[in-house]
Amino acid sequence: MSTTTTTTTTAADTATTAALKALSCTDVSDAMDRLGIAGHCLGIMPLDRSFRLVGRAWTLRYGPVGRDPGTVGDYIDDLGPGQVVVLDNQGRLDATVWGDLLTYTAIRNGVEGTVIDGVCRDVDRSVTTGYPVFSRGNWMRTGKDRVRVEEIGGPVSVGGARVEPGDWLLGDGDGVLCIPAPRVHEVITVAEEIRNAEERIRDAVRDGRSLRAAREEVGYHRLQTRR
Ligand SMILES: O=C([O-])CC(=O)C(=O)O
Ligand SMILES: [Mg+2]
Repeated sequence: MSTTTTTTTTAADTATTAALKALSCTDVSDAMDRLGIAGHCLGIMPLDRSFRLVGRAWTLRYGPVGRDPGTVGDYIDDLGPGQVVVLDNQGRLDATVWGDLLTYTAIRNGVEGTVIDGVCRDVDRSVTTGYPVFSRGNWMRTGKDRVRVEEIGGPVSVGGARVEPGDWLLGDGDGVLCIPAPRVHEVITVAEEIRNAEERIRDAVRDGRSLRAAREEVGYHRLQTRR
């Protein structure tokens, strides 16, 4: 099966990446709430709280093995900069679909990070590299002989969120979000407004104002409310 995917990064992608890197998942979560966009990946957390992730989804869905043998990770040599590996293993906790050999190859190729609805292994070696992996946790038992590739390049489900190829992933210590590609610019605009409003509150509190007054001034309680 060919897994080759174009990895061209446009100038627009570079600008979007820079804008997202300056935002937190909470800023973007509130913006998506205001805009009525689902994309919050429940239960998918960074292996290390310091991990930061921005990039566009490359998707793969796994299923349980049947008659044919399964594989884990044969696609990784074909991926590169700008891409985030998004693996839907349907929340399975008993069989890994990522480990340090994949991490090392992903780093060599300039891949941005990995998001798994499932678990990974070799976590001690993986974490020391700083390569951002977001998952339901880690365990030692491999998915080899236990999972098989069902589809590459289709829509997948990660923590209850739909992820389509090319969607934007943003991850930090609070978890990971999927921003649908057609809506990324409006999400960024609203998230920047929310970030700036919260910054004004922090400044006001630092200057000795009450939190109540500072919040009222910027309409804190409705920053995330649907308009
Ligand atoms: O079996 C797996 O999950 C993959 C693995 O260990 C690795 O890539 O190092
Ligand atoms: Mg391994």
